[in-house]
Amino acid sequence: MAVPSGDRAITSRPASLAAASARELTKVYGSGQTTVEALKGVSVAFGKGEFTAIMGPSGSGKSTLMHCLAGLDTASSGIVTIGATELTGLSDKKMTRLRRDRIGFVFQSFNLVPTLTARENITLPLDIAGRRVDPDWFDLVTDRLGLTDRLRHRPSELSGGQVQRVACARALVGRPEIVFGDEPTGNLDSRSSSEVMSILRASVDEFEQTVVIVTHDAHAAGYADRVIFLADGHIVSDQRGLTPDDIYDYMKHLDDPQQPARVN
Ligand SMILES: Nc1ncnc2c1ncn2[C@@H]1O[C@H](COP(=O)(O)OP(=O)(O)OP(=O)(O)O)[C@@H](O)[C@H]1O
Repeated sequence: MAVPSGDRAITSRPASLAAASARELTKVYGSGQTTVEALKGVSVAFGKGEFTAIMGPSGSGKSTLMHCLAGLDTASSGIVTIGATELTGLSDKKMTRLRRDRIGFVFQSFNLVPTLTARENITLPLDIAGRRVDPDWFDLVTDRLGLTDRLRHRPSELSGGQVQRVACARALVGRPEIVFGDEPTGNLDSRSSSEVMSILRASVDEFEQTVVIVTHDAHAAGYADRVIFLADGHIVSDQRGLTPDDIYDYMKHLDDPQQPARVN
């Protein structure tokens, strides 16, 4: 398995090419004494065909940012776009259609359906949407994910890594504009975790997919082109070409500012 290297630095892309963006995003939970400001004015754009990892200490706002970007939660203020579509003000029906047709999800909480085979789970979102499954693309994705001989199995007959690969295939098979992953390697051992990250990497390199993940894992984040660090509801660092060691150091620095950071 290739070890991620830090030599994938690429230059910024024009905002007009953004697959998704947030502008001055704020999110406030609760009211009165229990108010929590989870996002305090976050602005960021994700270039098409780019792989971004969002990192930061627990409670820094990572999941909130991803959920707002993916139309799973609404921001308190600010603007979110997917492609040219502004999410603010979309009706529930339009939002559901946008999530279904234009976004792929690799979320721990979005489990596979236990009674369906791997194949049926992978095509389920397209089947629900009444969209045709492109057989060549299905074969390519499942072959690349090493699932060809597992397609008749039900989730209970698959390993944790295979389940997560099925979740990746399900996210990729509809060729969404953007794939969001919330801790896509969360419960996996290091081998399965590397497999899933290589696949997301390959989907960017080979299929020009745009991928944004939230992760606590510096090794996983080392597969990304770009790493965004959040702390206390703000973006505190946005860098390309980091190695897992750079990322690990910076995470230590965020947890304890006395620790020097090799990158800033
Ligand atoms: N539904 C909610 N109601 C109230 N507060 C919330 C809610 N969801 C998140 N928060 C608070 O918002 C802040 C940001 O939470 P968020 O889950 O985005 O952080 P995170 O960086 O993803 O954390 P973790 O790494 O632990 O998953 C935290 O203080 C959290 O307690």
